[in-house]
Amino acid sequence: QVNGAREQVQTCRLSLNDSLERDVRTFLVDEAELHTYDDLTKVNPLTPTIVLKCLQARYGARVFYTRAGCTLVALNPFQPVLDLYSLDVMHKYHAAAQPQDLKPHIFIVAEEAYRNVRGQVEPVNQSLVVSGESGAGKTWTSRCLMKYYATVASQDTVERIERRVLDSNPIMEAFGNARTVRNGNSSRFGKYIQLQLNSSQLLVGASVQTYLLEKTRVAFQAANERNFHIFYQMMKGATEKQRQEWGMQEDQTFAWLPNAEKTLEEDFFQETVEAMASLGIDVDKRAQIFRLLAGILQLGNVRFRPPACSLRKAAALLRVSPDELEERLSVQRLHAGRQGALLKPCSAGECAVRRDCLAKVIYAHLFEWLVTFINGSMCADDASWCTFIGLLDVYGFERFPLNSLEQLCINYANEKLQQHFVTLYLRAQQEEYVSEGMHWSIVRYRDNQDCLDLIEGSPSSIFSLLNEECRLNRASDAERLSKRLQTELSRSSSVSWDKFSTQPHFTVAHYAGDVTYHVHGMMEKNKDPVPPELLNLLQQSEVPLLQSLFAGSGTEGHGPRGPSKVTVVSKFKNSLESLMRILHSTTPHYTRCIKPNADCTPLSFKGEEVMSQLEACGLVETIHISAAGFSIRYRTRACLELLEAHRNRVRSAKAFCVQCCWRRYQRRQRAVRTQRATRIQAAVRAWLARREVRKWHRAASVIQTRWRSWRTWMDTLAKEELDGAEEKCEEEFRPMPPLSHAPREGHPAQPPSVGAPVAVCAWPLGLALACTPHLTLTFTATGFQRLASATAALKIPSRQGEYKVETNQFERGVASIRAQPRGSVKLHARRSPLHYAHTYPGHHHDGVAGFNQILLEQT
Ligand SMILES: Nc1ncnc2c1ncn2[C@@H]1O[C@H](COP(=O)(O)OP(=O)(O)OP(=O)(O)O)[C@@H](O)[C@H]1O
Repeated sequence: QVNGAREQVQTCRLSLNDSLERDVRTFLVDEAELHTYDDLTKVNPLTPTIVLKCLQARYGARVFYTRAGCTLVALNPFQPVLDLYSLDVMHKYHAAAQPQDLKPHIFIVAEEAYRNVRGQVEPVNQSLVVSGESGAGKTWTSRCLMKYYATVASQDTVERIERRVLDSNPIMEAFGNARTVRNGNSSRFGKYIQLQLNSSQLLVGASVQTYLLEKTRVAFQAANERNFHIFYQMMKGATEKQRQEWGMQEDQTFAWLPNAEKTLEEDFFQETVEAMASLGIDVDKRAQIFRLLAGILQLGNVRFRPPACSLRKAAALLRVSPDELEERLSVQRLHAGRQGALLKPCSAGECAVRRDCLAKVIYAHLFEWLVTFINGSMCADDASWCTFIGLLDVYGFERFPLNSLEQLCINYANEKLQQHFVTLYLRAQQEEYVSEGMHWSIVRYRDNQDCLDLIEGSPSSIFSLLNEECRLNRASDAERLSKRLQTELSRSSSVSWDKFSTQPHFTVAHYAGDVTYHVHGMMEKNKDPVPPELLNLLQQSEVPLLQSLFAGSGTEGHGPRGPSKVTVVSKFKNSLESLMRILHSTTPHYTRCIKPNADCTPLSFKGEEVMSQLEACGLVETIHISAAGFSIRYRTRACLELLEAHRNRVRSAKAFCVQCCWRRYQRRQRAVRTQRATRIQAAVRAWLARREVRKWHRAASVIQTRWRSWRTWMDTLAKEELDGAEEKCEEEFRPMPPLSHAPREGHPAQPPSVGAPVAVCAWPLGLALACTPHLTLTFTATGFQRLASATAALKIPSRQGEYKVETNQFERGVASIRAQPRGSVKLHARRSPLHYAHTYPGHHHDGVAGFNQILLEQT
């Protein structure tokens, strides 16, 4: 029994252990499933090793994006990945109701920023900060982001601004990127691109701000590195005609074009030329640009004592006098007060420095001109855009065997960005947790404030001491500067010196690792002096572009009395500070690009190298802080989403209400306007009608008056004519025999028996009929009045020309009345109306009223 009980207890214990192990396993991540973790805040335990393993597992499974709290981690595949950035994928992320629910991708960051601009009550500008070391994939990522916005925020305009924005990339990369030992297409300048959106969220323009081009590369390339891509593009892509123009034979070698034998995919001249054309740089300008670049290459081949033919070629390309060029490169002009200028011949070394300086200043000015041109071509006017999304792509953290001022500036820029991230996220988040009353033990993270103080602080810092030394009017001395740095900065924990090194140097403990800088040449680079006589020579060039690049240069910055007081680091510090101000005023979105191996080999993951990058950027701390705030953020997010939904409902209801009111108001306004218009129309019409009626009234009364006076006058005339007519009639008119038969139609009328034809003056038709029984009467009625009288008397309508009218004279024997031209009227009678002959005109109402008052005259 005891044994049985023991066995039972044992079995019980085993099953308990099993379930505990299962629970622990469930709690901890299953390493076989590590690649499925989309968000690093969910891995457990949250250690650097597990984070690294997770990233490695995902990289092995060809998954290159992973969420890490507020940051997106992008692993560089170093090879194109099919369908990772296609248009379909872009549309999928853009159309998703909740893009966060989709697989992590750079397009989620892009979409979030895009929705943030739109979703805010007050639009807030957004910034996409892409960081990582050189070759980690920042430029690639920025290009993807620009393509994304050019696709989803595009508008169908003829101008196609997106095309211009995208075309600015190949130009900037050709002139500003170069192959370094760490990256085949390394950006040698920083850039911040603002994509300008209008109120409908459409891309209407863009502007680009550049930071510190590494112009020393024009005249100096470290071992295994190359000059800027554009020179190689010209070398490899020029036509025979262009080669002749540029004095560049196919097999020619240039001192400033090392490692030209290997062709990179960036060496695509035609693409750069097409992009330049698309941005509006015309053939002539392009020819001038390439001419200057060819001139720079020839300058690189110039050797002194005796001067090589390259000098003549360079002078011909830059269109300056070869003798002048030689003289200015080999003789220094010193200003010696009242004595004027002193001429000092230079050593071969000094000549080479002056030559390099000339090439660098031409290239730097040309680059600035290009950036200004690109901005002019794609920047929208202020009124047409209201928000922007900024893309920051600065050169990544750099550590070479020999580091100088350029690396100090580049790493300083990276420190600034890291600080922006630290203050804005790590510090701010923790402060928020504490203020929210969360039980929170502060996560220690690497604050780089001390390093920044060392570089840029005041009163003493590397920059301030460097500037001080440059401003003192004495020869540059690296040893002295190095000693000053040691004395004045030794209390900083971020700087150290190697006691055994013979070179003047200092080592800075950057957030991403220690970097040793060599002091030699730093002061010269910081002063960046350009001899005024060289500037003067360039101003005399016959290449219009070159002349315009240096118009007014001698007065500003490079005075005849010595180098400019505005040093390179001061300018760089100022421009970075203004960038930081912009970043602080926007909502940031961070993307950390990780370089899986230093050799840029596709799909190779080197744990140690990745780990050092994770540590440097404080990714594990970020995940830790984000994971702790996850529940809060999750709840907060849900609660926001709720509020947002509520806000949307309320806004829709209010919008509906406003729309109703507005429509009602518009309807009323329309009705009032219609009513007023109708009234005005009615009044006008009434007025017009009254005026017309009045006119008619006046015309009618004139007609009446005239008619009456005419009638009266006619009566008077008739009376006068009738006076004595009765007696005359009695004497002269005898009764006529009746007509035997009436003339038939178509037969000529019979001549009247008595006195026919009868000419009738005026209107005595009745009497004419009476006295011409057998009849053709010719009625002479001249003038309108008489003709009208006749026709009125006969009750026929007056017409012009000839007409034949049946009249009510029919029963009197008048077969027809024919009016002849020239006022005569012919009457055909069927029978003689003889009974009229015995009758004096009297008051008959037989249809020809008034005839009885007519005087008949027989001729
Ligand atoms: N997502 C990606 N897919 C395919 N290849 C990539 C990707 N990201 C980067 N690459 C490759 O890695 C190379 C280096 O990337 P990129 O030039 O963007 O680095 P970077 O961080 O901008 O470097 P730098 O700071 O030196 O300018 C690119 O030329 C490209 O070949």
